Amino acid sequence: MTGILTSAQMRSTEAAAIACGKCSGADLMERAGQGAAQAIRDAFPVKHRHAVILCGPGNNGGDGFVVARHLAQAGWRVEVLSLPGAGQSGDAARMADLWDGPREDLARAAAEAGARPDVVIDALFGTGLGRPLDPLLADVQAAVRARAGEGACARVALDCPSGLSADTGEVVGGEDAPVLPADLTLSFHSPKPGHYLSRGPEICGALTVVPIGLPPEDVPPLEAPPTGPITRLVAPASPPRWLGARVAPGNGDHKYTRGHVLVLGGKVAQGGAARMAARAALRVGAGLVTLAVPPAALIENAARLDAVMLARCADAAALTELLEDARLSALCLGPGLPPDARTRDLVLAALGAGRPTVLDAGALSAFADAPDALFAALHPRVVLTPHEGEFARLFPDLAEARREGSKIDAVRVAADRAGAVVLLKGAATVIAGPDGASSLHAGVYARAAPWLGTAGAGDVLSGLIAGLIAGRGAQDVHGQVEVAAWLHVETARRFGPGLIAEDLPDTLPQVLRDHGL
Ligand SMILES: NC(=O)C1=CN([C@@H]2O[C@H](COP(=O)(O)OP(=O)(O)OC[C@H]3O[C@@H](n4cnc5c(N)ncnc54)[C@H](OP(=O)(O)O)[C@@H]3O)[C@@H](O)[C@H]2O)[C@@H](O)CC1
Ligand SMILES: [K+]
Repeated sequence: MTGILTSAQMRSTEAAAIACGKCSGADLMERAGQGAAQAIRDAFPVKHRHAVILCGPGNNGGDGFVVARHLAQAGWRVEVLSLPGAGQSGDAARMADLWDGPREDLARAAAEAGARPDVVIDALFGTGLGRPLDPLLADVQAAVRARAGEGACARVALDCPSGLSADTGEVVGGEDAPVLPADLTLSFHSPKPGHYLSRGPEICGALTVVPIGLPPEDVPPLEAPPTGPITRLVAPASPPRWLGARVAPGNGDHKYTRGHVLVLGGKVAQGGAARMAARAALRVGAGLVTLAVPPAALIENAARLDAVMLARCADAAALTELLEDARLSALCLGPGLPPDARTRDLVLAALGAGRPTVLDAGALSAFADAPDALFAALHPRVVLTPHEGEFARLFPDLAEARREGSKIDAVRVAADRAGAVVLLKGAATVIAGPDGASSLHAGVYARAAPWLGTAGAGDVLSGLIAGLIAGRGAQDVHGQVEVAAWLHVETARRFGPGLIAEDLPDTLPQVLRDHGL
């Protein structure tokens, strides 16, 4: 698993490597520019290409000058256009001095007609963008693109497209502020949150990580990093081993060691969501799954279930009685439950049992008026799986603050406040635990799964999580939630066009087999 570094974490990683004498800032810049030039040559493999490189005043601009030198050495025709009035300093100035090819003032050159480049490289601003892009810059970019011919040249961004916040994935200064979208973004050392969150994927185009010889991202560079914990990217290098350890039953396992999940079902004619969650829990590996429904819904569910068992549960007292069976090892409440007083009582009774529990949908919205009553009852083996609307109901202040901070920041604070694991759904799904750990599953770029935007997909995710935390998985709830998020997207991608939620549990065995289980 790799880490995703914020701008501040990237700076401290760089500073730590320089401080311990492993390399100099200029070494890092050289490796960044050289690696980017190679990645550009790999992406556009025809000989003697023509690149226009827009260089800004900071180290991102410095990288641009290194790219210029390496592309020129590889036989490319290269023009550097630098920002009006920008005089580089430090390492960037050294790299600018080493560039002995054509260099013009960006504003003047953009206004003049010239040969059409194949690639425009944005080295204006990276992780140091501190305020909205000057509107004049957007005009300059428009002029460069007019010269290049709309859509006829490829746009490559170094580290981060200028105007995009590398930390939040928002355009710095708001929706209407200027930003320079790219077709390919080359991120140095590690991905940054902004490449995955919010508008990041749309503005970055595609993402390639260019190593620059720094230590692995998941090893914090300082003993007590001043920049907070590093967010893990749920992108297993070896899915078979990772999945095998977390999903496959052991030789000595039987149905009870694999866990018994209790799913609370909805009223008559509202049982589909809970049935899908139950089926997902069983498919992903729970040894037994019982659906507990109001008495009036027994007949409907009996007619629809086989491997999933059925129990009667009129109210919270009945649930407490069911939970006297200590072999019920995990619970799932929410899919198909209305956000009402009965649901609130069921949730509080479930939480009182202290077992691994997933709360979703109605089980979350039932506490919209009294989130503190929910938080007071939660414990670290509870997983909340809100979508954005449910998150805003439970954490209205955090949803509001998202305008400044990132989705990761918001979910971290939410998990700390709730004292539980929180998974906030979306194309970029963020998971945070009460211990401060956070991870991001990015269903974007090559792992985009647009088919998941379908009724009931969230109910299936709840069931997957419940099934994965019911047995041995209870020892690492956060890790099992990561597996569930990954399998959810992987299964949607495996099924592809026409996916409906029922297909997810039934496609899961193929995904597990594909990965060697
Ligand atoms: N860290 C690492 O490990 C490595 C980092 N590397 C590279 O360094 C990049 C980060 O460099 P960086 O910190 O110099 O920031 P960068 O993005 O070039 O911009 C800063 C300059 O822009 C200015 N400025 C800011 N906003 C502005 C605005 N709206 N409009 C106008 N000006 C504005 C700001 O001026 P000031 O705010 O001080 O007025 C300052 O002069 C990183 O993305 C990567 O490419 C690699 O070389 C290798 C290893
Ligand atoms: K850039």
